[in-house]
Amino acid sequence: MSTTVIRGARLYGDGDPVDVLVADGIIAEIGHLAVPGDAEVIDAGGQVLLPGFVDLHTHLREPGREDAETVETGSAAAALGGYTAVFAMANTDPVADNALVVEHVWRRGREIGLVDVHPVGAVTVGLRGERLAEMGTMAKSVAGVRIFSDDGHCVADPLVMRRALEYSTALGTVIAQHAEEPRLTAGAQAHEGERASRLGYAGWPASAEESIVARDCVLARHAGARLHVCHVSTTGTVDVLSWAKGLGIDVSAEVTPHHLLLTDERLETYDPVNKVNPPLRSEPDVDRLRQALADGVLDCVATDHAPHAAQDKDCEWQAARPGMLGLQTALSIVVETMVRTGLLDWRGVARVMSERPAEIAGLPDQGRPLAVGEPANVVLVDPDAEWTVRGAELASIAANTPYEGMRLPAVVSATLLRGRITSREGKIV
Ligand SMILES: NC(=O)N[C@@H](CC(=O)O)C(=O)O
Ligand SMILES: [Zn+2]
Ligand SMILES: [Zn+2]
Repeated sequence: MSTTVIRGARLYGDGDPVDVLVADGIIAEIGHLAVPGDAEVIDAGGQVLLPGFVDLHTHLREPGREDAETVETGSAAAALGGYTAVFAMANTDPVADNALVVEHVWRRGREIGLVDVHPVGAVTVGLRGERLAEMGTMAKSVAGVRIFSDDGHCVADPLVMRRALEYSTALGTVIAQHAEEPRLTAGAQAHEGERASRLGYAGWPASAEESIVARDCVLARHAGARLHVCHVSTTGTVDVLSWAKGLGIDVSAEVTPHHLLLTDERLETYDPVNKVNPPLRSEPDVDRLRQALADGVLDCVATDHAPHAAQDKDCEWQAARPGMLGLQTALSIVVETMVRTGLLDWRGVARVMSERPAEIAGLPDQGRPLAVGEPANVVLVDPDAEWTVRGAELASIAANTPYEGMRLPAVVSATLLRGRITSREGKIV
């Protein structure tokens, strides 16, 4: 197998640059090394080496909406974004509510080989929220499903959610909830507040998220289950999570890059590229989410990468689908909102983008320390470089980025999956 030397990298951005020898898919040596003649050399020049990122929340759109994204294009976006593992949500067409579909997605991921693609299984048949899907069969399939979610929809019926949590506990898996009480968000188009009222959009109240998170924490507690909360967007949800964690309830939570940066001020653009579920919130919400991510009340960053074909976005606000691209911009947004503000250092970035998500998903070979003998799933980041986002230049088929034309900090120089270079200098290898 190939040998690569990453020359002069600062591990976790700390200390003096060292050389990292990668052989047979593992980190074989760290120090000041003589480069073997046949080795590929990546000149790091003091750049930051981190464990490869793990995304607990990605939409790859295959099967069914290959006009927006495929496992192949989404894998490329992931590798370019510094990811070595992604979890592909189940809201495909057909829905990933059975072994056949999850095995297809898993197999496509393996064939492409740019990132480990872990299919998420649906909690309920057809995401309809009525009857539990074949969770056991999906967990025991070759895809080895470890996260179940009806994302895109909330498992709103408390009895169905209770059964799902109990069943999931028996399987040793996690239920990831899209927390949105549908009775409170009928027709909702934007964050409930002054702006939405003025622009004539029906509001999406914070209580729709918070009431479900509180309910689910109680259900998880009684079921002894593991609950994961998707895309936390409000101050009140942070309060509920602190309370639940204080009680020892086994709950984890993610925040998206866009909820760390953008606010409902974007409504003024009328551009549906800014439409997302849950909606962009207020500035106090953004501040609180950043603080909670720094404090650990929010465990990790997940992209909720949601590609949409042009015809589903280039239309009036009400008709547009919610969701935005995220895989290739996540690191830069985290650096902008968390590192440049002094809320996280590079060790913190490793924690929220790699270590915690790997732990939550139970991946034994991801989010591991940068140490000899560990799997070489790593990302090299140039902390001083900047780049300008162009949706058309991203690897995704869809181009619905809310960061179009923005200049962002930090560039992924290289990503290695089990020692193999998957992306380098912004190109797929
Ligand atoms: N986040 C979104 O706005 N959209 C997601 C669904 C979801 O994550 O709820 C999608 O599948 O497009
Ligand atoms: Zn969702
Ligand atoms: Zn989603």
